[in-house]
Amino acid sequence: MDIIGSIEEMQGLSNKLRSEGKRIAFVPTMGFLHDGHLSLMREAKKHADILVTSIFVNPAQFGPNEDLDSYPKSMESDLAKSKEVGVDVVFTPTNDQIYPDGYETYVQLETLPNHLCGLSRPVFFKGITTVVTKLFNIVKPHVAVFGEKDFQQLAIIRRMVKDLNMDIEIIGGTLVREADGLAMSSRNSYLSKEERTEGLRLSQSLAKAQGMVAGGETNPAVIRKMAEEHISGCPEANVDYISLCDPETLGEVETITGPTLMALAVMLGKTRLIDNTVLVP
Ligand SMILES: Nc1ncnc2c1ncn2[C@@H]1O[C@H](COP(=O)(O)OP(=O)(O)OP(=O)(O)O)[C@@H](O)[C@H]1O
Ligand SMILES: CC(C)(CO)[C@@H](O)C(=O)[O-]
Ligand code: BAL
Repeated sequence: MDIIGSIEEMQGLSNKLRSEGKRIAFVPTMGFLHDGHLSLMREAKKHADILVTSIFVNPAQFGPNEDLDSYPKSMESDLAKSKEVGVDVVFTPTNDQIYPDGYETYVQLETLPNHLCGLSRPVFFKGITTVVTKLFNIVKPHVAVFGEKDFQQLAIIRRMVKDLNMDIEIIGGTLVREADGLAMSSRNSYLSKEERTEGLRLSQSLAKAQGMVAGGETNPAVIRKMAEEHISGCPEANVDYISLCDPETLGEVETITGPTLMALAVMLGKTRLIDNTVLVP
């Protein structure tokens, strides 16, 4: 497995691989790898000859009061896990390389960021679409895999790739959960033992909602109320949003008549957790 820190070296390798007719798959990450990340890598390997992953905690997607400085890191174990899963190249650029002095170009969507996480994290998606565009230009993948845990991110990347005619296939990777249902996330490492248990209220609410919808409930307000009450049973929990929306436009639905995204974001103490599922009537 190659570990590459320089943009020029990464671009040179990608050009060489492409000239040899090799198909490149790419999985961007912020590191502190868990089984959710590894499942994306396994999926990506099915679609290409060479698998590149990146580890870069992108400052542009963090707001001033967010956890950029405390974001968990574990480079040594990330490299060992990447090697084990069959990654060919790990790209690990520095901040100064990605955003050198004088940097001033950003990529931004008009509408999709104005929902869900974008409402409470105003710079989040601008930072993501910018860094993902840069990483695509550096790694030059034929195919890239993003997790369905970050459903809005995946929708935004798909839209950006289409709108900007990027010749890259985007694949969504299934959300991976712990055995008890908690969605895997690097940020779970912030949770105390009690918060870790209370965090189950998110996936429990989604499962209850699926049961209600399967039983004929069509009113999103009824489902939202159930989830709000269940999550608020934990005094440390602060609901950011509980959304029942169209999986493509992310606009709230008035009646559940077809597959509907139920997405949650909750502050549990100082930790922001997200989860989602597509409810099917
Ligand atoms: N549980 C999961 N199942 C599937 N994919 C996941 C999961 N968690 C993260 N991913 C995906 O891995 C990629 C890298 O995400 P990232 O490094 O931010 O991990 P994360 O665990 O989501 O971190 P954070 O705690 O910051 O949300 C993204 O495409 C993300 O959707
Ligand atoms: C796609 C990404 C690597 C961009 O920094 C990040 O948002 C993430 O890890 O999901
Ligand atoms: N998983 C998306 C990156 C973030 O929450 O900052």
